[in-house]
Amino acid sequence: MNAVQVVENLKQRFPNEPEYIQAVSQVLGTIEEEYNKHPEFDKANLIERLCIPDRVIEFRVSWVDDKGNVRTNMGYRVQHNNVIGPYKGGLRFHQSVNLGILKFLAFEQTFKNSLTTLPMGGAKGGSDFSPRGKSDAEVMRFCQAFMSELYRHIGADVDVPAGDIGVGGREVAYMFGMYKKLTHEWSGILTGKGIQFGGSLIRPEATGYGNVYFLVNMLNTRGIDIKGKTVLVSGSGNVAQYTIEKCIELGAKVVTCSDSDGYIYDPDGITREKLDYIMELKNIERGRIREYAEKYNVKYVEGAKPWFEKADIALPSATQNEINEEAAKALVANGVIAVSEGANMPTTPEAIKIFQDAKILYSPGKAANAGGVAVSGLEMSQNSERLSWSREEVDAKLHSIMNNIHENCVKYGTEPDGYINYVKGANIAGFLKVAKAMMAQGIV
Ligand SMILES: NC(=O)C1=CN([C@@H]2O[C@H](COP(=O)(O)OP(=O)(O)OC[C@H]3O[C@@H](n4cnc5c(N)ncnc54)[C@H](OP(=O)(O)O)[C@@H]3O)[C@@H](O)[C@H]2O)C=CC1
Ligand SMILES: O=C(O)CCC(=O)C(=O)O
Repeated sequence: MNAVQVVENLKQRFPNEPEYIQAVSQVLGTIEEEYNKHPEFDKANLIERLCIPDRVIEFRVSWVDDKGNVRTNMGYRVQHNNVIGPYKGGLRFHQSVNLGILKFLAFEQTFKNSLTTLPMGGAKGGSDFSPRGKSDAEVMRFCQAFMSELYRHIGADVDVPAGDIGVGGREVAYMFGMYKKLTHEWSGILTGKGIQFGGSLIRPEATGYGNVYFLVNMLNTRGIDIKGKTVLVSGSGNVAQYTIEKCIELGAKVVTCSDSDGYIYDPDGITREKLDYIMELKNIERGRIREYAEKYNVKYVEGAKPWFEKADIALPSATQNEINEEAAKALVANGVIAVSEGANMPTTPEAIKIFQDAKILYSPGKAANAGGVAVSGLEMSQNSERLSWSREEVDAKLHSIMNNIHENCVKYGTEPDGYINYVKGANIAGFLKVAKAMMAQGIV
């Protein structure tokens, strides 16, 4: 395989999907050497079959807003690869959603899910509908309309969606209710469900907690304690909130969080009480992070990202490509020791190179944020067993999965000078399992 040639070929076939090409290019560049040790892979044209999704489902979603206007949005599900288990991955509702973004997310999900060691294939879906500024009733009608098409393409052993940006417990519950109504069946076809109807304890916390567990593993390789460290977090949604919670619990000081309008900087650190306020503001009142700055009289920077503040650790937890070259240079110049991705692909390729050249600890989302989908996998197991496990049991399993992913990154990513290239480690470990399963199952 010649990675550059394969990427060039995909670019020609899919010219309007830059995020998808970015994600593929990143993976192929790091697995090329390992891939070429297996001539049987090339003979089976494994790489093209692995990069191009099994199936893309695209549909119109029509719904009625509170004023009686009929609105239309696009709906998508990208079923990327189900070689190791049913398709699995979140749904994103955000105005920026397009096919290229969902294809990058589904591609990444395939490797991430493989890393968890649980039997889950990769998928992603969503819509260019944004819940922001919509009433509860509008969100419900949209979710019902979305599911009235999606339901025929999913199933507990077929494809199990979950949340992502703009899709939290409220949206999952509305979609679940509609699926049940349409099919006359209670089935674990979504994860991230409410605890009263088959959801797993710790699923809301899992992505953020998992990222901090992974970070602690990285810090341990250099004998560094998280306690007392200053942390920059971006985002203020699901992943950011539980990242902050775990950081506080472990004695770190989180000084920033953000939303798409700007970021707050709190030099005293976000305390438990202030985090409760953020949770109320974001999950119930659905307000803006600017209100935190007004309430606690701290700095708010409109239209900017937090990466130019000084800190020891950065945990991007908002969206893709939120750390560019300039931001990476500032982080390194300010002495950052670790960057661990709660979001999917938040760091541009140029910025990754800066982190790796500076030999700082840097882990890609497919390893560091795999805790969310891992606990989704555990929710599927509990649904199949018709049982629910305790908080302690699920948290212990999450912890052990994150430790295991870290070990695999070290195994496949340690370079001759001892530097752990977590990007390479995660990509090779995730790839090998999927590739071997694809080879075993023939050309299908
Ligand atoms: N939820 C999960 O379990 C998992 C999520 N992830 C990834 O983590 C990231 C965050 O997801 P999650 O917390 O669930 O989503 P939420 O919708 O709960 O929160 C997203 C946060 O990011 C901000 N944000 C979204 N888009 C942008 C943008 N274009 N520019 C700046 N800020 C933005 C939002 O601000 P605003 O409110 O203004 O839109 C919000 O604060 C995503 O990359 C997602 O793919 C990864 C693994 C699992
Ligand atoms: O829990 C899931 O199935 C999906 C989580 C997710 O979307 C992700 O890992 O990016």
